Amino acid sequence: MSAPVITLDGPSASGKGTVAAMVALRLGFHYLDSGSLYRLAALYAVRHQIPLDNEAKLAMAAVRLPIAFRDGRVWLEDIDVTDEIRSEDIGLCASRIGALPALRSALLQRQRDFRHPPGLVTDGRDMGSVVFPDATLKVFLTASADERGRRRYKQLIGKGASANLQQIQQDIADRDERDAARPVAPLRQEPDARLLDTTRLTIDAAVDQVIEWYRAIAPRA
Ligand SMILES: Nc1ncnc2c1ncn2[C@@H]1O[C@H](COP(=O)(O)OP(=O)(O)O)[C@@H](O)[C@H]1O
Ligand SMILES: Nc1ccn([C@H]2C[C@H](O)[C@@H](COP(=O)(O)OP(=O)(O)O)O2)c(=O)n1
Repeated sequence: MSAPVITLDGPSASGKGTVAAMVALRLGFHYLDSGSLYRLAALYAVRHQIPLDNEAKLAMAAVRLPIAFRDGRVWLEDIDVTDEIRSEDIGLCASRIGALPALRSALLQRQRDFRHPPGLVTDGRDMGSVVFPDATLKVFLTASADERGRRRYKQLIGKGASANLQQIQQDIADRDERDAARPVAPLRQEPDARLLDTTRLTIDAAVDQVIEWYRAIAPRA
């Protein structure tokens, strides 16, 4: 039997990555931040001047993207790009190339390869709908657009980056709109995903809720 999978999909800055990583830690599961793969592919394209609409070339590059995840850091072509891939610019580029079906297909197996015992927690846009349709628990994690803008603003300021709240809210809105409007693997709550609105929830409360749902399905976890 395949290892269990918990998927957290949802819009930008809803807390998916934070909650997913903490759930993985509490359960002793592996963790995959699928957005980082799209961000890495986007950064690779920028660095190698591959136009963001050259689907065939981007897909070819994505199949053998020279990346590594080590000690909580992310590497592209042996360069530590952990902070670089988090910029709003790269997020926007990731969203643009994420609309290309061939690029998505190229990343599909790479994502599935993260499924190992004792289990996997993963976050993104289509983890429950496309990548792991047989996931044990599927969550759609969201928060109000204002709250998400404030969270991303605080996160960037906390890292020492310069940020403008209004600009960030606009970028997030644009990105969500593009991610939701694309014909392939759009961002949306699927009927089999449970809704978790964290607008007024602490991070710990959100983590507790996911674990409670999971334990109700897998009591021995
Ligand atoms: N429930 C919450 N309450 C307050 N802040 C949160 C909550 N969940 C996440 N955050 C914060 O919001 C920011 C964005 O979270 P992140 O996990 O990066 O979101 P996503 O992966 O959905 O883009 C982080 O700084 C995180 O600490
Ligand atoms: N499973 C995924 C994950 C990310 N993407 C695309 C669409 C997103 O706007 C970008 C960046 O994703 P990421 O999860 O890192 O972004 P946020 O942290 O939620 O702001 O990549 C995707 O299309 N499918």
